[in-house]
Formats: sequence, C-alpha cells, structure tokens
Amino acid sequence: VDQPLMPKQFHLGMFEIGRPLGKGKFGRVYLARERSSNFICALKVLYKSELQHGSGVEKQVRREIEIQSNLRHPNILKLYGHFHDSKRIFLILEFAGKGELYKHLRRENRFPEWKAAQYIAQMASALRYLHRKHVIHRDIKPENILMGIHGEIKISDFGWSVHAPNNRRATLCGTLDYLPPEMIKSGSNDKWYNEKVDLWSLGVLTYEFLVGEAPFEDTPIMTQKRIARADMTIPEWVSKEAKDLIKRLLVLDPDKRLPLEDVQTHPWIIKHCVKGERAANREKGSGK
Ligand SMILES: Cc1nn(C)cc1-c1nc2c(-c3cnn(Cc4ccccc4)c3)c(Cl)cnc2[nH]1
Repeated sequence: VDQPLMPKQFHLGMFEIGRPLGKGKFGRVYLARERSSNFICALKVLYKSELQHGSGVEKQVRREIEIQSNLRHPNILKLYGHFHDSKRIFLILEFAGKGELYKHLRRENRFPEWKAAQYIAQMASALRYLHRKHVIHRDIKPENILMGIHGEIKISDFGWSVHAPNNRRATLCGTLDYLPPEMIKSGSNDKWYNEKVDLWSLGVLTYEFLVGEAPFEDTPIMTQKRIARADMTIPEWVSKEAKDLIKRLLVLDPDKRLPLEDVQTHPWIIKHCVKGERAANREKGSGK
C-alpha cells in the first residue's frame, strides 16, 4: 500500500490546518490536510516552552514518537511522522473519524454488552500486538482511546508507554482509577514494567464500559485503598459472563490475571464477537 505521507522531511507549509479537534494536558490537535496528497490527518502541536527541558514530559514525547512510529495495527492510532520548528513539535497522526471514545461513553452513560465486548476484543488484540513488541501502554483508559469512522477503536497517546523492562521512574498524574495495585504500592517499582499492568487496566475498562463508572471510583485516598484490596462490587444486572471476565482481570497478583489470548477466547467475548462469523456461516449453509 503506497503510504501517502512518505517523505522523510515534513514541514508546516505542507499542511493546510483545519478546525481544532481537541486539547490535552500538553498541546492541541488540529484537523489537517497534506497539500500534495490531500491526505487528511490530525496534527498534534506541542509547545517546547511547555515541555520544561530535561523534564519527564520531553522524554515522554520522545518516547511517544519512538514507540508509536513503529506500530502498525488497526486498533492503534498511527503516527505517520513528526517535525518541529523553533517553538513547537508537530506529530502527524491518523485522523480518527468519530473522535474520543470517552465522549461517546459519557453521552451513552454505558455501552450495551455486545458493544463493550467488541471494544474489549479490539483492545485485547491491540494489547497482544503491543506486548509481542515488549511495549507496555500503562495508561489504558477511555480518555486515551479514539474511534475510527467505522466505529473501530484506536489506542492513542503513548506518552506513558515504555519498552519493557525499563528502569525509569515515572511520576504519575491524572486519574488513579486505572492504576493496578503494584503501581499503587511503593517499593514494587520493578513490577511497574511488567505487561500485566495492562491486563488490570483492561479489567477496569471493561467494568467502566458496562457500568458507566470505574470500579474503584472514590476519593483519591479511598480509591488507593480499594485498588490495593481489589475492593469492588459489580452490579447484579451485569451478565455472569461479563462479571467472570472482570473478576479474572482485576486480580491483585499480576501473574494470576487472565492472559490476553484467554481474554480473546473468553465466553463473553465469543458470545458477542463471533456472531458475524456464525451468521456468515449460516448463510453459507455450513450451519456451524
Ligand atoms: C474530536 C473529534 N471529533 N471528531 C468527529 C473527530 C475527532 C477527532 N479527535 C481526534 C484526535 C484528538 C483530539 N483531541 N485529542 C486529545 C488530545 C489533544 C491534545 C493532546 C493530547 C490529547 C485527540 C486525534 Cl489525536 C486524532 N483523530 C481525532 N479525531
């Protein structure tokens, strides 16, 4: 497939800038079109002045570029290239046609089980791909997931991802809701860089998709206590298969969490995600 954005050297003049799409802690994202190819993309602009030199954030951006540039998966937002001028750093990102997933979640309150299961199956596929490349995302949450034009989800924002094992200390900010117990407890920093942290976050994500709020949502102090004890209640109206998957991911011992290949073949996922295949088989009269 000829990649429209192939030139090695990019510069701002190559792009026509469109409407702002959103803003994060650092920087803003604009709709953009590459002039020669008319290729539509999302241009993330970060101001160097905001990334204090030598701070973790500058290294985070460098890591985001290094990691995301080498990833190619339908459920991972592509980073086509980057460039900078005297004041700003620009990331040329895939444009996700249906925007930020958390806005859809807030608007719908919670997702029906079939939709949640399809999203979790896509997340498991993307995480398996990442873990095979020894990349740990470490910041899986609705705010870091975008939606493509066909409703497929795309993990974005690799600012917190690392190549395992990595002996970097990471300062955490933002919500605690998604942190696994090993990242809450001090002194177990080596476990911060084990892929299994993403399994815990996948469990939190499954819960939030189905219930509409995170399982340990509380005051910051109480959230930490409840995470450390995996103290959550799953509403009785959640199906028993979904409850089973959540309980097999939100396990304190990282080594006892359900591996991604078993997530993909879990009864709750199979029940909602291979329907298309079954229907297709029925049509073919194979009656599987
Ligand atoms: C919003 C929106 N509405 N629709 C219909 C599509 C979109 C859309 N947004 C994006 C976005 C997008 C926008 N904001 N953000 C959050 C952000 C911004 C700055 C720094 C860190 C994180 C991501 C992207 Cl990257 C990539 N593609 C996007 N598509």
